[in-house]
Amino acid sequence: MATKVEKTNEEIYRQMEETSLKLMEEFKIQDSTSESRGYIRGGASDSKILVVPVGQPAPHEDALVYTTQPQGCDPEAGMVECILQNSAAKKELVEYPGYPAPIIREADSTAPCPYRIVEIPSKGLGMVAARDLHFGELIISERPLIISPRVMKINCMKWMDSATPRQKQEAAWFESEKIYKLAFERMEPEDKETYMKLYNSHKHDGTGPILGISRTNGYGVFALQGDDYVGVFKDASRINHSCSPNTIRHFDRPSLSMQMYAVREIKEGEEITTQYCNPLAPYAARRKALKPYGIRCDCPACLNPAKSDKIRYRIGCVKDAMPAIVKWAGNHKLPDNLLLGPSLELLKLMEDEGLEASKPYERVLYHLFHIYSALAIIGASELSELEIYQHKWIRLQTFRLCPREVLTDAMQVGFAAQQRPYVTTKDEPKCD
Ligand SMILES: C[S@@+](CC[C@H](N)C(=O)[O-])C[C@H]1O[C@@H](n2cnc3c(N)ncnc32)[C@H](O)[C@@H]1O
Repeated sequence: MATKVEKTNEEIYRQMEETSLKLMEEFKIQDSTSESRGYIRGGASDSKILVVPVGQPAPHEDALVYTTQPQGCDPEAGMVECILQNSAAKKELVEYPGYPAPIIREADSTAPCPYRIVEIPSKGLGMVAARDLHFGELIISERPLIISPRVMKINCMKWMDSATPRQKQEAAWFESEKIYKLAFERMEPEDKETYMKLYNSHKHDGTGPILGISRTNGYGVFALQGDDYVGVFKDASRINHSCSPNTIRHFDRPSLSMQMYAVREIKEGEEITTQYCNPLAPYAARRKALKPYGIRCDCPACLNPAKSDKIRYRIGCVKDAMPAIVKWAGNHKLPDNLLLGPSLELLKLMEDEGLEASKPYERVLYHLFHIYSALAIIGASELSELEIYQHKWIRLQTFRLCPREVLTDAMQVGFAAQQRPYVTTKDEPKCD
């Protein structure tokens, strides 16, 4: 089998330059400035990259904004170079409630780092647990090196109506690389070095090195003005994909940082993984989504899709069962085990499939603590059962920092269950 020869960044740039010159010739594009090939994105009229000194207003509303954030807050946690689509996006970023805030850290600041970055056979570098990690533990909290739009709006199309999709793509990549380069040049030398050492799975498709690294390592972080943004991280971007990931991630807007938490027990030396695509999607869809990363996943689910697709489809179909739970709880003629058995079975199925990071898992935990609460009220189960599922559900909620009402909901269920001494038997509820 022929092996691909690794290209250097200089070779990639040379090739992009040649492609760009050919495009300019074919489409009679003037090279108006050395910065731009003349088809760079622009706002109302101009189509060139124009660097405006800090503090001066943008030349037009749609001009790209380069900004180093968060200003004046926890700089030891790193500063983020941001490429934003327009000034409204910057306003939305900095006016987020609580912004800017220090990054979330483990309560014990002296605790040793819970992970190591090591070689993983056939995956390049990866992250492993430096000790046994428990459900809910914070594994990493990190600010990105750079945040940029998932899709850069490049205004090259109007110059090249008759270009093929491939030519348009190449022109867009060429211009995007220049946009990224301006942000890259603003980074600290150490961060530049770290960034360029990250893995690039787009060395052979015409993408420039800086954009290629962002496409390989960028996690979705948030949306501003309806545009999705991605962040590239020094350590979190070393985490490999799994269709049964053992972590869940959350991006915290106030501190401009991402956290990853363990969603099950992780043994020392075990690889720490995250999802690059929807693990509930069928095997064929996951395979397609992982292709741009050059990943041919060999996890148990991908090795036996006939079995796992059925299980994952079933899990993906889990709907809100609260109306059914309320009905069951209100009808004492229905058996105690009516919803409990199937819910416990479903939870086990999810755990066996390694889907604790999925939304349906959270949903079934929610069902279970309500079912156990109803059973505890009539004395048919111990409060400790309810607490197991309630605590897990609350922990998963707090990863995403959900509104306080959600937690109040959980507490109310717990308090209701503690009232059970006032209920005598299932058949004769005491009505005060
Ligand atoms: C974000 S990087 C992860 C860190 C990377 N392994 C490194 O050496 O820096 C993504 C790249 O890692 C590799 N990778 C990630 N998950 C993988 C998996 N499950 N199987 C094989 N390769 C994987 C692929 O080459 C992919 O393009």
